[in-house]
Formats: sequence, C-alpha cells, structure tokens
Amino acid sequence: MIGCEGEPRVYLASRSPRRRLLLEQIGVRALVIEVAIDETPRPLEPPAAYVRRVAAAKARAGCAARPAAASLPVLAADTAVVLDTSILGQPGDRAAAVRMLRRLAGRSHEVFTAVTLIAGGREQQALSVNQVTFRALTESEILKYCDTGEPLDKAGAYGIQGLGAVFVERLQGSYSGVMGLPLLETAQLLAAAGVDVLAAAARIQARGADRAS
Ligand SMILES: Cc1cn([C@H]2C[C@H](O)[C@@H](COP(=O)(O)OP(=O)(O)OP(=O)(O)O)O2)c(=O)[nH]c1=O
Repeated sequence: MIGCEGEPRVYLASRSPRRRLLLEQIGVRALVIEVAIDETPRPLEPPAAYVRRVAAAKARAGCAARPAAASLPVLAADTAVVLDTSILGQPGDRAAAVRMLRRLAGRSHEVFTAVTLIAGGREQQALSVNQVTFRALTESEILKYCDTGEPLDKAGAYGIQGLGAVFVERLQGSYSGVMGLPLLETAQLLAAAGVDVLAAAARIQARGADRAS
C-alpha cells in the first residue's frame, strides 16, 4: 500500500486485517508488527480484565519488536465475545464454530474490545463494551454459515461486517468495536498522544486542493 503524504502512521501489533482496514477508514496507516501472545483466559478472569490484559500484552510485545529508535505509536486490541459468564474467543475449528453459534442463536451477548496505545513511553487504554442480539438460527443456517469459513478467525465465530450480519437483530454500542477496533475510543487515544485524525484529513484535503488549483 502506498501511503499518502502527511497521513498519520502507527505500528499495529495485530494480525487482524479488520483492524488495519478500520484504521485506514480514519486515515491512519498501519505498519503491521506480528506478535505472538498467549490469549488463554485465566480461571475466573472477568472479561474486561481479560481483554485489557491481552491488549496490553500485545502492545508491549509490539513495542519490543518494533525497529530500534522507532518513534511511532504502537496500537493493539483484543476482542472477546461474552455469553453469560463464558468468554468465547476464536473457535479454532468448524466444530467449535458450530457449537458457539448454537449457543449465540436467539440470544443477546456482549462483545468486549480493549485498545492499548503506547506513545512516547506512555501506555493508555480504552474499553468498548457492546451488546449484540442474534435472531433464532436453524441448524441448517449455522452449518451453511460455517461452510463459508468466515467464523474461523473471529471471536464468537461470526463477523458482523460479513455474512454474519444476517444473524444480527440488534446492536447496542459500537459497530467498529464489535468488528475489533472501536474507532471513537481509538481516535481519542490517538488524540491524547498528539495524533488528530480530523486535522490530518483536513491538511491532506487542503494540500490536494492546492495541487489541483
Ligand atoms: C465479533 C467479531 C469479531 N471479529 C474479529 C476481530 C478480531 O480480528 C477477532 C478477535 O480475535 P483477537 O484475538 O482479538 O484478534 P486476532 O487474533 O484476529 O488478531 P491479533 O490477536 O493479532 O490482534 O475477531 C470480527 O472481525 N467481527 C466480529 O463481528
């Protein structure tokens, strides 16, 4: 991808293509750093504490792995689907995806996403908690959806931004938060670190207009 001059840039400690696309949506270019973190929840760990801990661990690992003397901020996030007291991560295989979707069908669940930004040696975090209600699903719908492969790399075995949208009866909260990176909170964290996405977009726009005249 060719970046646009003046576009804010961050290191993104995440393999999630969704997070890169969501950053692009607000004019931020992500330089991806691959990090490997153990995402196993601790026994009885509350969901908010879990996503906060994992997002922070990803961001710290991203800091350690970024090129020496790099000054760009490092961003990371973690998303979990929570049904009653169960934390549902990525299903791992088709059978687990089928089991998760059977549990989510016809009910409401919560989607927790924590975002961590490390900039200038300072670590900041935000949490987005959202409620999603699924309509009732037939067994045949669940199996057909799992055949698409879409559920496999997604917490709770669905993608609100994909075919999974046809299961979503109601969303209370942030669409981008469910998708893996809440943009309101992310922009606030970036602003606190001196990166104003609206001002950057206005600068780029003005420069384009100058060139065209
Ligand atoms: C609920 C939901 C989750 N997801 C995705 C977002 C995340 O990519 C994924 C949750 O898993 P995460 O562990 O948060 O992220 P990841 O493994 O994809 O990437 P990394 O650990 O490298 O940061 O589920 C959707 O894309 N749409 C949805 O509707």
